[in-house]
Amino acid sequence: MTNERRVLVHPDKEALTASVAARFLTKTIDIVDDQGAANIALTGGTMGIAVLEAVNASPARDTIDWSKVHFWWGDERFVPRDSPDRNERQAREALLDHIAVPPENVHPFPSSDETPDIDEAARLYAAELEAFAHEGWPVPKFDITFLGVGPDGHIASLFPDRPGIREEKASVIAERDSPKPPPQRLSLTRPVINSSDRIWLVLSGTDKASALGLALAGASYTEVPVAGAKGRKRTVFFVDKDAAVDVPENLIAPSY
Ligand SMILES: O=C(O)[C@H](O)[C@@H](O)[C@H](O)[C@H](O)COP(=O)(O)O
Repeated sequence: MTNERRVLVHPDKEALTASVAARFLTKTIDIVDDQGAANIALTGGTMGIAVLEAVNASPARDTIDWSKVHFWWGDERFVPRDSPDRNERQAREALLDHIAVPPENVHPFPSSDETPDIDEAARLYAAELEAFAHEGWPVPKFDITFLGVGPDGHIASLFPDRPGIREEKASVIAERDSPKPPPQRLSLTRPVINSSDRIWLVLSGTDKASALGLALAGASYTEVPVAGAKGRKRTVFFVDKDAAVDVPENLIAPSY
């Protein structure tokens, strides 16, 4: 098993989300069979939510024992809990409210109405992560971490040339001036994201092609954060043809 970054190209966004959903279901079944549990870090953004909707629509959805799965987030918008902007609310509507996952297995970031101080909210989530720590890490062993990618190459809420992408010690950072609205966000840091066994990045559209091409060509992760995403075992870019136009042919794995 090589840990080289792989690019799996799909004809369009629908095929892309269906493929990622199918792979998620089969991989999670294997992980739960092997380990007895699975820790999944979800992402916000349209592609992350589209994948969850495809998982929910799958006839194989309940072949997973959801009681063995814990859900976390890679980032969250620092808004009230019932805000339509919250990644947690969107994930619950797309999947989590439709499966038998125990409430204690869902680990959302604090919301701005419950914890008005964003630095305190970051500390609280870092403590929640640490309560499930493994093998000397201050966080759980994430089996799969999903990431969307912005046109500027941001991942989670780690943005180009912002302090958050450079953070190496803390598990969680507070972003107060996100270039992508809303401005206040919380995010796992790059080292914590990269502590995940598998990082699955889901990109669709021509507006992502440049960031993906730069990342695969060796750009600096402080300038193109997605360039710094590397799981411990696997790093897979699930993309559609439009997002792949700047990807070198030799990096494209046959996917369908
Ligand atoms: O909270 C967020 O906004 C996401 O975590 C963010 O990192 C998102 O994944 C990217 O901006 C890609 O978003 P799209 O998939 O909608 O392009």
